[in-house]
Amino acid sequence: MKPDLTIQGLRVAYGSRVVVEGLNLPPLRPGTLTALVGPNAAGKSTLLRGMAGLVPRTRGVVRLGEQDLLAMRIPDRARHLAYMPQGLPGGVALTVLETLVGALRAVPGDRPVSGAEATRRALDLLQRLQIADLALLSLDRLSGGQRQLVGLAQALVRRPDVLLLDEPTSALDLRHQLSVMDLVHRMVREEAVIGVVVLHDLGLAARFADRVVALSQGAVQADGTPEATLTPGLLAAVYGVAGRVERCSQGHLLVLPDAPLPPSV
Ligand SMILES: Nc1ncnc2c1ncn2[C@@H]1O[C@H](COP(=O)(O)OP(=O)(O)OP(=O)(O)O)[C@@H](O)[C@H]1O
Repeated sequence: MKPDLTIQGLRVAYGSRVVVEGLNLPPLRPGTLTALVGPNAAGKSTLLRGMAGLVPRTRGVVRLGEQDLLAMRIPDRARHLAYMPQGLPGGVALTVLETLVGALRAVPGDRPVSGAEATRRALDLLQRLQIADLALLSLDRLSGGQRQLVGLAQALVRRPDVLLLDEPTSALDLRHQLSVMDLVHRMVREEAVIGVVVLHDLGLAARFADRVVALSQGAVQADGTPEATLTPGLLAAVYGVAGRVERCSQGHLLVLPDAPLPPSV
């Protein structure tokens, strides 16, 4: 059985600026997708970077089973964990296929991956993301949404134990938002991945996540199933918005923001 991910007493700081302090979460289980939500500057990206060991001033415990991920060397950590940042770095002249094959072969798993197998896996994933037609295009010629899909493919192609995605749908059209979240949800289930995804769209969080963690000012304000966490009370307390949470005719939760609340409420 695959191990849980445990986060205890996590502190993430940029120099003297402490953004996340003493954060604890009940174990994140393989095969589950957790949505990390909250207002701008709540610390969602910072928490993800801290979990990925990408901020030097990170303290506390991020443990996969018995293994301390933060104590690992970067190449060892990368065997277990894949992180997709909000944007891909610009000015990359490689093709989409080359970047995926490179991502796969740069982090050797338990056994070496041949060039042919890496290419097959990369093309298979591009097909699942419905972007196989981009394989031979250079990254610097892609649209914002296409770049985001390629960034997601770079994270998924390694089939990590822990998958951290920072706003993977922010640049995508409606169809791609649904197909990407559906694919991520299915991969998490089928391959027993521990998935954590930062989302601003609470409707997507409600529909695809098993668990929702709401952050505000670097601290956890709510943690539980979408039904339990996404409530009018949370909208008011965390987002400062009066709103409703209702079910549509197909049974999906809909989050309906009505109006901003006065700052003092
Ligand atoms: N490199 C950095 N150096 C110093 N402070 C930073 C840095 N990156 C982020 N911060 C600060 O950390 C806080 C949390 O930022 P973070 O990007 O984690 O928020 P977020 O919840 O992901 O926000 P958003 O929804 O707007 O993307 C903010 O106050 C931000 O100014």
